[in-house]
Amino acid sequence: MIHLEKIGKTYGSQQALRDVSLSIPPRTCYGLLGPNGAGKSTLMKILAGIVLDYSGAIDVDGQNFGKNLNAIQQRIGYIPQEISLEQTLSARDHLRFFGQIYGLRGSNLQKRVNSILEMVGLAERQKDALTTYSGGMKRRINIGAALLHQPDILIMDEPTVGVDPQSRNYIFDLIRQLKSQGTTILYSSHYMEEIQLLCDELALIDEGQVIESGTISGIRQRHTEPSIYVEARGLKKEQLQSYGAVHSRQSGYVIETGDALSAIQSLSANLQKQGLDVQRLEITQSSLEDIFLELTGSSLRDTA
Ligand SMILES: Nc1ncnc2c1ncn2[C@@H]1O[C@H](COP(=O)(O)OP(=O)(O)OP(=O)(O)O)[C@@H](O)[C@H]1O
Repeated sequence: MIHLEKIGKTYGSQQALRDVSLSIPPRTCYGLLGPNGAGKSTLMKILAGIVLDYSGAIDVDGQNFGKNLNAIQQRIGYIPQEISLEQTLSARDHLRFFGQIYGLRGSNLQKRVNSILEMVGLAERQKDALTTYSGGMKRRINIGAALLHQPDILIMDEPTVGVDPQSRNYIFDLIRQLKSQGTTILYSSHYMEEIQLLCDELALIDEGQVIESGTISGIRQRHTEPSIYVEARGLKKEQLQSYGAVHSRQSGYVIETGDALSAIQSLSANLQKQGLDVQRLEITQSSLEDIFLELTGSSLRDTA
């Protein structure tokens, strides 16, 4: 278990993190979801042992992070947002070079390099120079380099930025595989869909603060009442107002209602009686994006 207690960090007068407290359970994928500039990278750099001047306390499996930094760092693999590769080398030589930095030698080094090349799906291209690789392939090698020393904690800072769909799927499969092998993964993104797909728990971060945390279903339960979405040809807003507050959305309406189940039953019967052609009628819940907007007043992504 990783515990962060009131972590704060300033860059000059810029407060990048304030009072961030989180508990990251072992063998889970934990998401940090927030817009650009929220403080996700800073938090990850602190946990990777790169940013050292912060306030607050961290412990990893009961060990004080600051006092046991060298030992804990050996358990951590960190994949920065920026891809950093020695481009003139082949993928194999690049991994060998990084393996040596991690202290791997001889047959152990060969074995780890082979296994990583298989894991990231680039064994066939291992002899090609990295300059010939696509952005997604470079990202996969970058991830592989962080796995050479078999870390049980993996920190991934927006690993799918600039990545093609095929490589993105490789990365997602790799994350699932590592998690099933017991790795704890900290994953940052400003894409709600990725966090929903991969993460067991998450923290919503905005302006350096954790504004919510927990499981996706727990967060949804705390912040939204189920509502009804209905789409029917010729249906007017006024016909729905007896069920609750009605808002237009896409080609239909969302009805906020206290008891969605009984309301949907009664609405279904009513629409049928009126002979309306119903295209969609379902119970819905707010997305993480809606909740983020509700809590912060701003959106997760630039709307440009
Ligand atoms: N080295 C630095 N010097 C000064 N300010 C910094 C530095 N690094 C980050 N910041 C500032 O700290 C705040 C948090 O930045 P951070 O990179 O941690 O956010 P982020 O959520 O990871 O965003 P992004 O997705 O854009 O990387 C921002 O206001 C950023 O401008």
